Amino acid sequence: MNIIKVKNTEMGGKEAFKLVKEDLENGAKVLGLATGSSPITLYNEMTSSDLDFSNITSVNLDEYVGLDADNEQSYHYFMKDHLFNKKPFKNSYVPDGSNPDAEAATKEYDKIIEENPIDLQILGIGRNGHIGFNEPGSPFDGTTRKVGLTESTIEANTRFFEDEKDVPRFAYSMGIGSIMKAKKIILLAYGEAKADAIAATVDGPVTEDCPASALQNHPDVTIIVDDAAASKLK
Ligand SMILES: N[C@@H]1[C@@H](O)[C@H](O)[C@@H](COP(=O)(O)O)O[C@@H]1O
Repeated sequence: MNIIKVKNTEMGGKEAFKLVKEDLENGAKVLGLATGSSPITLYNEMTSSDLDFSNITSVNLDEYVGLDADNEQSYHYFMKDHLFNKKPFKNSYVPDGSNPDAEAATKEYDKIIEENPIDLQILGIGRNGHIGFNEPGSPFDGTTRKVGLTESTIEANTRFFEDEKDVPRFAYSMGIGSIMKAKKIILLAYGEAKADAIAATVDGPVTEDCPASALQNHPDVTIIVDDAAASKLK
């Protein structure tokens, strides 16, 4: 794992952008994208750049079950707001949270991932080490599935909703197996709340207790962290 320490989220966005740009110059055609606050400075760099994404496909990690694309709390909306409205992609895929048929929604998404193999996957990380919405205990060979969110994730996401009871309890998430198939992975983590998760990801045992520890088995992972998130690394 390649670890890049940065002073702040702005510098993290710039470092990540350099890697994204380099990968696109080397012919990458499919970007795996993530939501949450961590990738925002990267998306700002992308939108203010002169890069053209109209030939690039994006595949997002996850979406809340029960929220349709127009819902302001949906990940569809987040991606449009932070990236796609300003930089349109050729195709942008996000799991269909408005489809109550989990079997159909997840199968459809696996087909999309299969048809659009991910060149570069951007990841954030949850406080408990989750990636996408793959909470602790998620199988390392998992594909897209409906997942229940843990209390700590619900609590962390409450800040985006008016009331904790409005936070969806389920999501459709790309599985760890699909994430691991990406050719390259960049994980972004900032702040003290991520320090334990980053230490477990990098220095801990490879275990389903920390979903991101699976990344130790991936050949091309870059982790971009600020001092606080890196504070518990060995
Ligand atoms: N499903 C998302 C994850 O993909 C994201 O990595 C995590 C951390 O978000 P943040 O970057 O805001 O800390 O939040 C959610 O759980």
